[in-house]
Amino acid sequence: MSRKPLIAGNWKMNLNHLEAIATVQKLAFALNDKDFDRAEVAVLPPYTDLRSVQTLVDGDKLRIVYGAQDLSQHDGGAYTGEISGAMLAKLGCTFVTIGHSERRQYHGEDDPVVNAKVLAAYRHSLTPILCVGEGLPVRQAGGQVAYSVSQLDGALNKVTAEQASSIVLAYEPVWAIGTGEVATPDDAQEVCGALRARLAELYDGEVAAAVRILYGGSVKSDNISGIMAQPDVDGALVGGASLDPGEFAKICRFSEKSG
Ligand SMILES: O=C[C@H](O)COP(=O)(O)O
Repeated sequence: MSRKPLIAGNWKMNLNHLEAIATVQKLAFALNDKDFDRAEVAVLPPYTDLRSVQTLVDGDKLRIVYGAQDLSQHDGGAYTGEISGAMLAKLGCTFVTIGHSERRQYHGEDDPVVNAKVLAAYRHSLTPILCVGEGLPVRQAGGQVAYSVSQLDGALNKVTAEQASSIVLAYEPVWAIGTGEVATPDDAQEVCGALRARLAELYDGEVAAAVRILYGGSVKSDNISGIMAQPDVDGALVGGASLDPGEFAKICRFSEKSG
């Protein structure tokens, strides 16, 4: 089964709504958006930018899709400061990142919370980009596969095979995020391959073959091609480099560079 590559830019807490408009316009121009078909290209702006991005994408009929960086596990009610899946769906979001290591680390999100958010995303027809990945001590102890697979297990409780077949996974070793320490292509393949094998055990080979698995952690235009050449890596979740539309467009053209 062929999986269309996905390159997603996680802007994190950067770019206000005016900067978001300028960035998406520049990205669309740099990609030659109307003709670009090598990969699905997504941006994941802060919540406050989403309406502006939606207006631009709809108005100019861009192929770029967009999503949010998080959502509430609840569907509505007295949850001050939270944003529901229904609100994101109404804004035309395709994706929502769930379980990013920065949410786990700074907001105490554990596997049950991540699982509840995955289920909330499916209730509102959003596609989760589920992030897993080990910190440096786990990597140094050689536990990266077991750790990442265990986060996957924790996130997929009560997720059906039909739902799971549409999920996007992102393997993001914490030690490689924002540090310039990119994992080697073999490092990325080791864990991405293990995640796919686990999907086959939890569900079946068809589900495992359908799921796109991204690598994230200091991805740049000069290291993307080696990562994308790995059989179980289907794209990238890009942080810092996604804030520069020219550089991000180059990352999205990985296959032209490697091919
Ligand atoms: O979600 C993206 C990752 O945290 C990677 O961030 P980075 O590309 O800045 O290392």
